[in-house]
Amino acid sequence: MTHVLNQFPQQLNGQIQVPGDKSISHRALILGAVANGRTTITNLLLAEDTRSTLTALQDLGIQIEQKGTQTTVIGQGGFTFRPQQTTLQMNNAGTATRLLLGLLVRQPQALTLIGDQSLSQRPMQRVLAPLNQMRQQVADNETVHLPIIIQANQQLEPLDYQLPVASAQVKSALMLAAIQAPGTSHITEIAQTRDHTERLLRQFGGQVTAKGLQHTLTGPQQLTGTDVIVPGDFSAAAFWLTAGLLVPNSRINLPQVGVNPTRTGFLTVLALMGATIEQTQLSGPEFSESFADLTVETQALTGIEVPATLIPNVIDELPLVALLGTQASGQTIVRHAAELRVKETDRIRAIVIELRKLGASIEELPDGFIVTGPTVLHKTSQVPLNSHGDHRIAMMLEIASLLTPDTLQLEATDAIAISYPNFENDLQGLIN
Ligand SMILES: O=C(O)C1=C[C@@H](OP(=O)(O)O)[C@@H](O)[C@H](O)C1
Ligand SMILES: C=C(OP(=O)(O)O)C(=O)O
Repeated sequence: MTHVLNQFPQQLNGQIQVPGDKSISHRALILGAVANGRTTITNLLLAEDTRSTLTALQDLGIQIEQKGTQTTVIGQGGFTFRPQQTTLQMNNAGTATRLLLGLLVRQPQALTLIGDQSLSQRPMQRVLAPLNQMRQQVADNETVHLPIIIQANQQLEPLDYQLPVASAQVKSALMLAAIQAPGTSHITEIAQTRDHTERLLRQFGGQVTAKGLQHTLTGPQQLTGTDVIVPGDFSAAAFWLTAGLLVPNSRINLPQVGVNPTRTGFLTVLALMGATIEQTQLSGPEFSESFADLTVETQALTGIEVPATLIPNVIDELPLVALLGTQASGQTIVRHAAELRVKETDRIRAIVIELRKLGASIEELPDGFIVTGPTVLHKTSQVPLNSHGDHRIAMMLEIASLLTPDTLQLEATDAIAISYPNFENDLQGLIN
């Protein structure tokens, strides 16, 4: 689908209830499936990526019911599935695929995971290699991408493993395997990544202890169904924080957004760039995560070098950091972010190619980019903008288009439905 982008608002005003957090939604469904009893999930993200998880679990024989904003997972009380399909279609969902590889490491029958063209190019060895240490060959030796045939297996050894990359998906996959293995596993990260799995595991009655970057889990564990309230997705809120900062005379309220500190590196980046975001913290025993109401107003920004230690906690927001850099004075530098090259697309390339079409001064680095601002964005080419099939690139470009009176075209906007199906309506609500 191609969108014509011709809105040049004088201001953005209003309130947006961003959709449920994608990372937490995948995890709540998966843990609910193997827990004992029912799990009720409020505000589950219903977008293409999380529907892939939901459908895969149904194909594995799990019953899931949807009523209004409540999703009920009827847990099977164990890790052995009775699949109705042995081929699971993961579409575009990287998180779901990596997590399921860990979850399905001990099934009595072989199962095949397949995905779309983008997912079929993403690295899976990072999960398969440590899983191979827990059992005999998870998949054929040659397998580094989807499709993956997970071979049948019932034996599992605990794991002692140091992750070579900062990846919450790999950490979580290994935790889902470790809770099935008799004995004690140690999983050590190289940097603190999002900790939603750890928090939710505890909420489901599981045990995981952390000492610095080392996580210890003793299996086998039994989980118990629970009620999960999914906060608004911080990564979705980040689009509106960016729009509110950059479009003149704006004020946007974002109620009930998840502000888990392992996710909000973007707030630190904004503070370093000179912006203040109002935050009203919400708390209560019903929340396993921190929630806050966020308010943003238009502000001037200064370029910064994003501290390397922040990168894992701002990884999905880096396309927005590039856009902010085009409007900030001075240089905005991102390094140590080579992981961006193995997301839904090579996000470094996509950011550079697409923002240059809007006149940005941006230089590609092997592991990031340097943007020099401020630049008045405008149409520099007859070649339409393109999302590269990546939801975060598509939405970043839609926000960029609000900054120019020129009429632009954006190709492959369907990708937005991967994480934020209501994005266009929410944007219209701020303009009208
Ligand atoms: O665990 C998760 O839910 C996610 C982890 C990150 O990926 P990596 O684990 O590959 O860094 C992130 O980019 C992705 O959007 C969601
Ligand atoms: C990288 C992302 O997701 P996934 O890895 O789950 O496809 C994302 O949502 O930005």
